[in-house]
Amino acid sequence: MKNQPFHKRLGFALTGIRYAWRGEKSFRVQLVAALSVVLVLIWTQPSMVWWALLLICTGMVLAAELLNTALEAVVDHLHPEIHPAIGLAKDCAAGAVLVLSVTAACVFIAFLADTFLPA
Ligand SMILES: Nc1ncnc2c1ncn2[C@@H]1O[C@H](COP(=O)(O)OP(=O)(O)OP(=O)(O)O)[C@@H](O)[C@H]1O
Repeated sequence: MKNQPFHKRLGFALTGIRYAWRGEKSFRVQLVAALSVVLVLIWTQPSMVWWALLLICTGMVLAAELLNTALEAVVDHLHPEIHPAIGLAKDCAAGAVLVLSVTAACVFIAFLADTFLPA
């Protein structure tokens, strides 16, 4: 399965994104939030630095949620029973998503202040 052609690897990646979209409510919420951020960027036309900062933040949140989903799928398959180590692994992955989400929210607030508050 290694070194498949690009279009096949792209298909695998899109399958993962579809899986997260269907199975994870958090991912759906984060994707809608990311699209809303893009609409706000198109509306306000800020400097390229704000485009870069906000797109990096939203991309990081979505990527972290996909990794969280991947981890959950693996551990639930390998160890379906309750175990403290499984709970801890899931909590840490969820914590990573939370850290990036709070960071993204702070950057968005800074962007709103910079754009709409008088200098
Ligand atoms: N097998 C397990 N053993 C011990 N604790 C578990 C186990 N599965 C889940 N938990 C605990 O329940 C929490 C929620 O796990 P669950 O798999 O339902 O994730 P989720 O609600 O889909 O989270 P997310 O929104 O991050 O995807 C975990 O963070 C963990 O604390």
